[in-house]
Amino acid sequence: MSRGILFVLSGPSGVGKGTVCSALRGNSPELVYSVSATTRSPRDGEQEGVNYFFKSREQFLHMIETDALLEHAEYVGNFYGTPRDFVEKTLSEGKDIILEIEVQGAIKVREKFAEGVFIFLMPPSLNELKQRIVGRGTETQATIDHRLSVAAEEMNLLHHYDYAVVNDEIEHACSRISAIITAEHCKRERFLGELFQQFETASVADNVLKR
Ligand SMILES: Nc1nc2c(ncn2[C@@H]2O[C@H](COP(=O)(O)OP(=O)(O)O)[C@@H](O)[C@H]2O)c(=O)[nH]1
Ligand SMILES: Nc1ncnc2c1ncn2[C@@H]1O[C@H](COP(=O)(O)OP(=O)(O)O)[C@@H](O)[C@H]1O
Repeated sequence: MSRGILFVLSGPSGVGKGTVCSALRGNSPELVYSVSATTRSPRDGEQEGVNYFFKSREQFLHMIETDALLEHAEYVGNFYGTPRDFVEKTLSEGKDIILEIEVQGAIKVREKFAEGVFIFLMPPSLNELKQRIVGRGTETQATIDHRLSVAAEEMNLLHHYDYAVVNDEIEHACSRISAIITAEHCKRERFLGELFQQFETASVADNVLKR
């Protein structure tokens, strides 16, 4: 069985990663979602094991020490990290998985999974990004300012990614991401190698499949 594909959706806070991921669940039910661990306090309505695994600082540090995290990052005063075993297990079962994580963590994942597909979600404008963070109403003024200054730095890291998707309308962003998922599958179709061999164009196939 061939391994699943690792997708990483990243981008500045407030750009709509969570919203787009929720919408994608409807469009792409076969995609598995990684649930992160965090030391951040739960927001109203957030559930343990659904939105995050909520951890104390000590518990989180223990996860780092025991190598239980694929990557972790400190973001605006809290730790966030991706549980390693779940990602490995999902991929080895041939299923695709998507991580919704901030930019530093995504760059660390890229070092370990060069074959992963990295998607940067962009706001239509800086002003719209600000409106979305403020409009969500989950942050204090100081945290909003901090997140906006981090966002400006994060935008400079776009070159680490395979794709940039503008989140103007949620449905448009979702269909662009679905198109990326489909395209990445077409590149890796298992039967292609065999088919090319039948046509005795194996060297051409190698070039296509390596891209
Ligand atoms: N590196 C890393 N970042 C994460 C992880 N989980 C969530 N994040 C990111 O941490 C940032 C803050 O998340 P959160 O406090 O839930 O706020 P929100 O995503 O802006 O609503 C966001 O950019 C998330 O994508 C993770 O496992 N690793
Ligand atoms: N395309 C969009 N158009 C308008 N508002 C959006 C769009 N995408 C997300 N939002 C809103 O922006 C805010 C931040 O979205 P969220 O998914 O929490 O961002 P992130 O997970 O990147 O921090 C939310 O209030 C959400 O409803």
